[in-house]
Amino acid sequence: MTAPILITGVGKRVGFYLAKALAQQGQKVIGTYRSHYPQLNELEALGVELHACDFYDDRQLTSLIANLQQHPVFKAIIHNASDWLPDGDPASAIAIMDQMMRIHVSVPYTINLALTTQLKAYTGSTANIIHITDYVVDKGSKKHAAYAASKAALHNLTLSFAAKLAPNVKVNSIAPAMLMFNPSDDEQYQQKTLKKALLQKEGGEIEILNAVTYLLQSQYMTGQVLKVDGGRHLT
Ligand SMILES: NC(=O)C1=CN([C@@H]2O[C@H](COP(=O)(O)OP(=O)(O)OC[C@H]3O[C@@H](n4cnc5c(N)ncnc54)[C@H](OP(=O)(O)O)[C@@H]3O)[C@@H](O)[C@H]2O)C=CC1
Ligand SMILES: Nc1nc2c(c(=O)[nH]1)N=C([C@H](O)[C@@H](O)CO)CN2
Repeated sequence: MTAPILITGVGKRVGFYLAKALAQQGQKVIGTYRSHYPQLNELEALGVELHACDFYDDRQLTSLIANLQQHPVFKAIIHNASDWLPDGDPASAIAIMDQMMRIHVSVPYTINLALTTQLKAYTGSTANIIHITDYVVDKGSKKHAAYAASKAALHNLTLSFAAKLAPNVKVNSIAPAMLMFNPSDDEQYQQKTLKKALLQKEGGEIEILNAVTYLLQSQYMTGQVLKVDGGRHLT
């Protein structure tokens, strides 16, 4: 059996798409999820090992890590799990920032440290850590400032872990812009948002799969970022 790839947040959208595509390619996938969606049964049918874990719950995170450390080796870790919380009122500022830093920084940091031995045990080529950040790392966000700050901190972890784990493990970020709208996004919001980029369309989950595929096969890229942003940085 091939060394597994751990993906966080596989219950829906990008995480689900990545887990399904990699499993269909014959890759052993271990996925974490918070909410149980019926489509998780598809992943189980493909042999994906699923672990329920709400990363906001210390006990569940500790239990997840103990389970993951039973595996002797990991080929890659893809930190996809994320909460896109808007800034709230001043009274909730500390809570929102704590939540954003927890899911986007503390959890990836903890899991990376806990599985360093398993990543270094990978002998296929180099192991990989992939942090999925966001184009707002370079620009900030008027309405999601805490989210953007936490994604910027996540990219900083890319720089630190790339230096810390070389040459056995490569560490890179993928920074998307408009991948896919949410069901609650109305037509007016969608049209306004699409106009913000040079390539005025949703990139789709496939763009993340393409970027992940490149990073997994590359033998000479670490501490870097793939900006899958439709030219948003030029508008
Ligand atoms: N969609 C887009 O256009 C863009 C996405 N990105 C980034 O790409 C990645 C994938 O995006 P997308 O698929 O849209 O993300 P979603 O917000 O749709 O899904 C995120 C996943 O993370 C899980 N998650 C959230 N909070 C927790 C938690 N506390 N514990 C465990 N799991 C949790 C969610 O579970 P649950 O279903 O239970 O909430 C969900 O499965 C994310 O990192 C995102 O920030 C960046 C730029 C643009
Ligand atoms: N965890 C999530 N992060 C982000 C999402 C999302 O749905 N979940 N969506 C976006 C937007 O598409 C933004 O890029 C454009 O308005 C950003 N991050």
